[in-house]
Amino acid sequence: MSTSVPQTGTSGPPGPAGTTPVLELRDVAVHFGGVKAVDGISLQLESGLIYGIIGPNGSGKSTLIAAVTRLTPLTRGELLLDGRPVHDVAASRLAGLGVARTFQTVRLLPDLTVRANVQIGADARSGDEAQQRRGPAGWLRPRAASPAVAEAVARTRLEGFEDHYPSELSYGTQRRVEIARAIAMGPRLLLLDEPTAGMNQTERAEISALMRSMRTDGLCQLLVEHDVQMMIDTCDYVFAMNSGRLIAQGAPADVVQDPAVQEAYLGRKWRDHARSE
Ligand SMILES: Nc1ncnc2c1ncn2[C@@H]1O[C@H](COP(=O)(O)OP(=O)(O)OP(=O)(O)O)[C@@H](O)[C@H]1O
Repeated sequence: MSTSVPQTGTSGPPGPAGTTPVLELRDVAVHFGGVKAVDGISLQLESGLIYGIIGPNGSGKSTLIAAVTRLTPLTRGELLLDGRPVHDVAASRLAGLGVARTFQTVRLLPDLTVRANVQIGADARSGDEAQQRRGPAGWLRPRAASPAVAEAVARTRLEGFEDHYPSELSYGTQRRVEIARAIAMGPRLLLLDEPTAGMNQTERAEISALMRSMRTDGLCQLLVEHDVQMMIDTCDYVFAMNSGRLIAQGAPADVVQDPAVQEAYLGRKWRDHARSE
């Protein structure tokens, strides 16, 4: 069963007694002038689970991810990573603290091979040391391939593509390289913002299977995705947002059936119109 969500207090599936959540949000808000993009969200994410955020366009999903990754300042609230406050930590330090992400659009370096692109993720693990090896454009200059790269390449089934350049790869494969780069960081928390956008069904199923396989490592994953079936197939627990707030949460198949969620997607006008017919 999904549950409607109180707007104060903390929500999320209960973790094993006594464990500290990987990520906790306490009353997080991000306002842009009068626009309350995120407006008082409290939740907890536990290790080894895949969480999803659904919601109609403009409901605040991307802003929430930007807040967690410190790319957008909080208007109010607290972020805790493994129980440690991070709402004042610079975005550039989050990788060193175990947070990795992929973006809505592919962001690979075109002049680097797959291996070198993934190595950038492995290098970001070492934090300050890596800062000293920044290239002229601000990107890290990759060093010799590390075991983390081979592991990430194997995990994402990219063997054979290591010496290819991004332009030689299909879109779906490029997205797998992005995920490989993120997991080469050895994160505790992986945020995936629409990782299957533009993919066909087979490629989507591959990403879903890849995410499921990474649960066994204790990795906590947070997925933003428009494809509802992908959410049902992939996530352990889903949060539904509308107008910057949580409106439901629970098992994915239940949340997508929740009347508040259906109304948020379809709109009251549409429902009223349907009733009058
Ligand atoms: N930098 C900004 N300045 C002003 N308003 C913004 C900014 N970023 C987002 N918004 C507004 O905040 C609200 C939430 O936007 P957001 O992109 O987080 O929603 P979303 O759920 O990710 O949407 P989509 O599914 O279309 O990506 C929208 O009304 C949007 O116009």
